[in-house]
Amino acid sequence: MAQLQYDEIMVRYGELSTKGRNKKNFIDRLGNNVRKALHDFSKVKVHANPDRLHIILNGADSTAVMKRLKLVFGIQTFSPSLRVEKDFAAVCQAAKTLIEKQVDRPMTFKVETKRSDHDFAMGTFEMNRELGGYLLQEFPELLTVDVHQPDIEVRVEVRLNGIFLTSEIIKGAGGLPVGTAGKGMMMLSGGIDSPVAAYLALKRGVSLEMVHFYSPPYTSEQALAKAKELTGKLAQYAGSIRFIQVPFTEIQETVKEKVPEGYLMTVQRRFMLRLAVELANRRRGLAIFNGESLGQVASQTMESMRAIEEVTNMPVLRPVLSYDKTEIIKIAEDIDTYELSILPYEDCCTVFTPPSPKTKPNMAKAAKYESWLDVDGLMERALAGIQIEEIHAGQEFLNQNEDIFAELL
Ligand SMILES: Nc1ncnc2c1ncn2[C@@H]1O[C@H](COP(=O)(O)OP(=O)(O)OP(=O)(O)O)[C@@H](O)[C@H]1O
Repeated sequence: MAQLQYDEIMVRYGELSTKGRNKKNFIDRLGNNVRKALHDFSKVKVHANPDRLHIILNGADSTAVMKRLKLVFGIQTFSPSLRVEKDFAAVCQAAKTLIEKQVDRPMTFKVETKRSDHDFAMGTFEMNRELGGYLLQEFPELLTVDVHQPDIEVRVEVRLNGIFLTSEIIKGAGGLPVGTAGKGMMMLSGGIDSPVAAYLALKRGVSLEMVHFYSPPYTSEQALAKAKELTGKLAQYAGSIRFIQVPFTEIQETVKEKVPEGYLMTVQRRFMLRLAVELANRRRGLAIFNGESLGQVASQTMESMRAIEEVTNMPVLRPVLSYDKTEIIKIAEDIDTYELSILPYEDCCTVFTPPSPKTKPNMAKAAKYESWLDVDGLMERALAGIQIEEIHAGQEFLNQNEDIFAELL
């Protein structure tokens, strides 16, 4: 069946309605996020009202608009609607079209009419009864009426500018509008876990900036492009995301030269965290996010987290802390980052990871080894070399096929 071309989409707010006096803030933010997500549909108009958000399509492709809408956090459900002239025959035709699309087995239904245009000839009760009767007649084998718990509720709204019909309720992304929970710096590697952690943070309303450490010539241009492309995937949930690349080669080489092997990983991570915190402080970030999950690898034991976090008092938040690897992979597949994450490009940590890092590093020792280094100078030079780029939804950076071949050969 050809795709139905709808006229309006009505959006229901999720958890927003429980947020009391912050509600206005949340609604304004959601309205802006929806506008941002639909910015290239020039005819679309978005009205964020206190109870509902209305998207007027003005001829824009409703299927494409709904696909975008499904990625906007803060939306509980939405319903596409058809607009017809104020004429009962037109209402019948539209209702029939909606039901045809939805009914695939014997189902129950009811008609629920609201009227803000009181000049319209038919009353709400009459509309419910007449339209219900028409639909029963059109779908005798498939429809029966149930006014208490119908499978399908055909809602008819008689407004001044026409009659609107809707029957489908589509699940939205849930969560809170991005930007309502403050800004965080996301430590994004090219791996599986940190993109999932980023997705979960965005889902709770955090606006993120990505911090990515790279170490040329030990890591390739492709590794950097992969982290950017992952950011492009995640930007679909946020409109756009800033990507900050931090050169890490000098720090890694110096640490490798001066620090005993068992502490290479701990000291490198302490540098990463210090740099991320410094960027947060400069850019009004309130917390650091990473993709650590408890006990997965040596750097992710509690002892290790404690030894690394000692360098800051800024909160370090770990959205996937308690997830199993299989659960993380499932989300990565759902958000379409998995295939990118498993591309075989070396990350800066893989290159410099010692064969047996300490799983229970000692904070005093880590600090002692750092006292042999010019920590401030190394930090300063890394920060002087950062590059910042705004990455948009779906932006691509890898020419995958060619490059995979090139790397594998
Ligand atoms: N090159 C990097 N740039 C930015 N952050 C990084 C980098 N490498 C690691 N991190 C951060 O440290 C976390 C732990 O990294 P590690 O490599 O130990 O674990 P991981 O479980 O493989 O994580 P991931 O799958 O996200 O790479 C990552 O989730 C990420 O937040």
